[in-house]
Amino acid sequence: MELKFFDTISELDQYAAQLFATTLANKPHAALGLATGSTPVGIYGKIIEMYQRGEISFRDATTFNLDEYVGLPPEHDQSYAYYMKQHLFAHIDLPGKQAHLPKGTAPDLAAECKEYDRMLEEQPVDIQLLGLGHNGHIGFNEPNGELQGGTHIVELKEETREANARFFGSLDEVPKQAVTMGVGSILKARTVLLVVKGADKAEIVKRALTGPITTECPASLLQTHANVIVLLDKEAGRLL
Ligand SMILES: O=P(O)(O)OC[C@H]1O[C@](O)(CO)[C@@H](O)[C@@H]1O
Repeated sequence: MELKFFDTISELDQYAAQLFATTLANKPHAALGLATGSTPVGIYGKIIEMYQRGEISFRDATTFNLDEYVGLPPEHDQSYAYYMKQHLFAHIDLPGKQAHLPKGTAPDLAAECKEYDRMLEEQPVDIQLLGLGHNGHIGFNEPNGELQGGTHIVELKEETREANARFFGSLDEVPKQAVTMGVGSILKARTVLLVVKGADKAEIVKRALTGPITTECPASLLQTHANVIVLLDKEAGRLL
């Protein structure tokens, strides 16, 4: 596991964006695993700047997002499909048919999960971007006595709904379920890029990277992966 500490968020975001550019320069058909939440917004901003300077192209790439809320259509301004369009896809040359997110409004969600896994098997992720939830979740894999390997439907923890309520009008509007790639699928990525920002994540990132490997802290399973890069700002990394 490689840990990198940054004095500024801007330097961290630029470093992460450059990793994506390098991946695509070496392999234009790469599959990129993408994340949502507040953490990657600045990284996507830097990627867009690089695209505008002609330093990166997504023409031949494929993307897979980690998760989506159950019940939110892509037009809903809090769906992750909408987020991706707003923060990245509308600004780059990635063909729409090459961008994948689980469909939270699929009539048969079990079939949707199976199909998502099939696509992931067909085109394994080269580099998987991950944020970290305050309770140690990755994607929407919440702490639990047991975890599922593949894409599945998950009941969101109250603390996760509360943390994400800031984006919705009220807590009641936050969906109670999501579709998420499983930890098993995440661990199949060739490289995992975990990005952690802010003082409020210092405790959980320490627990995830140096504590026991346990399903009660899903991010701790990253300790079993051979190629993890962790980017931290000063505040998030202060206990490591
Ligand atoms: O980046 P944030 O907003 O702190 O969220 C951390 C994680 O939580 C999620 O937003 C899900 O709650 C993930 O998508 C993200 O990686």
